[in-house]
Amino acid sequence: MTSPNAAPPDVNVPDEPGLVRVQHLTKRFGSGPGAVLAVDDLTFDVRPGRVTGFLGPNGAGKTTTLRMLLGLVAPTAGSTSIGGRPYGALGRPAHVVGAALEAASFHPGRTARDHLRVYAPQVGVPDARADEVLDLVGLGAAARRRVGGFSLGMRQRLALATTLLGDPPVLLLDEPANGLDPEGIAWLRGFLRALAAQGRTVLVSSHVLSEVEQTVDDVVIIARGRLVHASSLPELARLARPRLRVASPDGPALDALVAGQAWSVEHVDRAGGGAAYDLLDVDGATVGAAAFAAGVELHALAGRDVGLEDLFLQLTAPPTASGPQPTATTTTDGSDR
Ligand SMILES: Nc1ncnc2c1ncn2[C@@H]1O[C@H](COP(=O)(O)OP(=O)(O)OP(=O)(O)O)[C@@H](O)[C@H]1O
Repeated sequence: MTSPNAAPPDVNVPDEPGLVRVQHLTKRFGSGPGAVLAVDDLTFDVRPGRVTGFLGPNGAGKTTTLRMLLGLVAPTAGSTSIGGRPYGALGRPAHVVGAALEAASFHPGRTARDHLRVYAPQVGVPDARADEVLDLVGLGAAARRRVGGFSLGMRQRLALATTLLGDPPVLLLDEPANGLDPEGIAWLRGFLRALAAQGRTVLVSSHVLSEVEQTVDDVVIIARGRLVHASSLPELARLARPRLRVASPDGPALDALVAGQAWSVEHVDRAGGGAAYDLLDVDGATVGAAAFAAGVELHALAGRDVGLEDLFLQLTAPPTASGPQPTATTTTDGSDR
C-alpha cells in the first residue's frame, strides 16, 4: 500500500517565487453525521517550471483544494501558500496566480475582446492586453465574435486567456481539457508545456490520468481527500511494472521456490494448500524453468502489463477493493528518483 502522506516539505528551504505549497490542509463541510470530509490532511508542493497533474476520481477533493488555494473556501485546518504567501496576503493576486475553475460563464452577447476588456481594469492591465492574450491562445481571429457562438473548445481557450491577463507566474486550471476534441487537447498540451518552459508553475486537475499523461512532469494523486501518491511522472511510471502471476496447488513448495530466488514479490494469495504469487521484474521463462528444475507443479504462469491508468485506478480504489496494491514511494520534490 502506498504511503498515505507525502514527506513534509523541507522547512529550511525558503519559499521560491511560484512555489505552491499545501500543508496539512483539511476541509470538512457541515457537521454531525452529514458532514463531508472533502480534504483530509493534505500536504504537497507544486514547483515552478513544471506541469503538475492534480489527479483523483470525481469527488476526491481537487476543486475544494484549488478553492482553498484561491481563498474562496476557508480551510478547517492547515494552510496554503503561493510564492510563500497565503492568497489573502498577495498584493496583486491576478499578477501572481491565474485560475480557471469549472466552466467559466461568459456573457453570450459579448465579444471575446469585450469579455477580456471587462476584466482588464480589475486586473490592472491596459485594454490592449486583451488582444495579446487572445493571440496567445489562438483566438486572435475570433476577437470580434460573440462568445455565444463559441464552441466549447473556444470557450476553454477564452477562459485560459482570462487567467493570463495579469501574466501570472502560477496557473491553477481545473479540468481544462474537459470537453476538448483531440485537436484541442493536443493544442492545450503544447500550450501548457510552453507556459512551464517559461518558468511558470502549472497545476492542472483531471480525473483521468491518461488525459494529462503526455502533458505533465509531476503528479499529485488524491483519493477521498487524502494524498495517495506524489512524484515525477517517470517515477510513477516505474511503479507500473509488468507483473507475473504464478500459482501452485502446493503452496509450501512454491514458497520455498520463491524464497530461494531473488524475485521481488508484490503480493501473495493463499487458498487451501495452494499459493499464488504476483512477482515483479521476472519473466515467465525464468520462473517456469526454475519451477521445472525444482519439481514444483504450476497451475498458472501468466504475465500482466500494468498500464499507468490501471495503476491510477489501483492507487485511488476504495480500501474495500481487493487485489494487489502497488508499492509506491511518495516524494514531493519533483525529482526523477
Ligand atoms: N460546498 C460544499 N458543501 C458540501 N459538500 C461539498 C461542497 N463542495 C464540495 N463538497 C463535497 O466535497 C467532496 C469533494 O468535492 P470536490 O468537488 O472538491 O471533488 P473533485 O475532486 O473536484 O471532484 P470532480 O472531479 O467531480 O470535480 C465531494 O464529496 C463533494 O460532494
